[in-house]
Amino acid sequence: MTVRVTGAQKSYRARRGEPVHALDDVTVEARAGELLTVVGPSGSGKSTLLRAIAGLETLDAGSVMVGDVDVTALAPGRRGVAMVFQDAALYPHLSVAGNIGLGERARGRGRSQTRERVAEVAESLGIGELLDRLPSQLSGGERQRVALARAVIRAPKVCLLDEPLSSLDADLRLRMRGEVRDLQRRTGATMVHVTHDQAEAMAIGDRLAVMQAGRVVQVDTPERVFAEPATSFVARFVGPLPMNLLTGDGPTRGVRPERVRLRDNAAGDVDQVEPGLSGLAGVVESVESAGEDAVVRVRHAGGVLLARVTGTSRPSVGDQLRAVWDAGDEHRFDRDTGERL
Ligand SMILES: Nc1ncnc2c1ncn2[C@@H]1O[C@H](COP(=O)(O)OP(=O)(O)OP(=O)(O)O)[C@@H](O)[C@H]1O
Repeated sequence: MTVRVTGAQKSYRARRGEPVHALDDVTVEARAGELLTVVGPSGSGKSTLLRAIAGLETLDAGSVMVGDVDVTALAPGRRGVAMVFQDAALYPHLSVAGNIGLGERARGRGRSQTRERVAEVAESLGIGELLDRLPSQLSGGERQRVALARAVIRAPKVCLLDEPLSSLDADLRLRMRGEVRDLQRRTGATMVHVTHDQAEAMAIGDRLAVMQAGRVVQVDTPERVFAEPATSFVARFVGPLPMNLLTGDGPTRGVRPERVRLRDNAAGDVDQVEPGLSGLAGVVESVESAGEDAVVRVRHAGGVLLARVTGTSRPSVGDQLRAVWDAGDEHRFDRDTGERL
């Protein structure tokens, strides 16, 4: 089932000061059966977008379509979408089975049928052994799985996930990422997953919708968002390290730290041009170990440049060197608007 948001506007009135445009003309589509990850910094409007799809926020303008149905004016319960929240709000006095099956009973499914279905869903999420426990007797990851089970028991065509993994520790988050991905593949549901963590978004999204200040600035596959960021903001937000941006008279030039190579420049030469290469001279300000790699900060005339270097030969703080990269690896952005050129 496709989810399509068109021209969505939403402002919150602050008690004092200017209203906040949480959504500023947002148009975005999650295709049937895909996992669309909405990613952006804190306050960019991700939760508002998700809540608007769920029907928990009313839009000032614009529409939400689920499949062929315009659900803009429908109550949350009538939209045919399930939602999982960040804090996995479970009923504390109900067992795991009770929490997962609550909606089923409410929708009139029989007791034994519900029990069977609950067991099936719980099994598929690896919590089959925990059905008699209370939420207080679960770990954070287990609670998240219960929340997921509760959402998918209805076999929803559309499932909305609001930072479901953000409260988990790094290790568990990694495992749960895989499980969310598997769950989506198995159920074939359309999923819209919100996160502020670009690494998580890159890892599980079929496509990413990158938000900035209430706008969707790019929608594309993780590979393409990384390789061809639509704006300088996306270039810095998406990727293991922010893209280096060099500003000057002309367009802003960008180069990924992974593409920068460092060369000795003990003489401190400034202008040494080789065909096909761009580069600058600088001094090593810091060297930070990152497993097999190191991230080197190079101070140059125009600011600081990051370089990710592999291998054992690492520069030392204070070294004079030359940072170079293939001219073809350079990105260009409009100096004023930040748009990719
Ligand atoms: N109920 C509200 N009243 C007033 N302002 C709000 C309300 N909800 C959200 N906002 C504002 O709207 C903007 C978008 O908020 P939203 O929660 O959608 O962002 P987000 O991208 O999900 O952020 P986060 O990653 O921090 O959850 C923010 O500036 C926020 O302060």
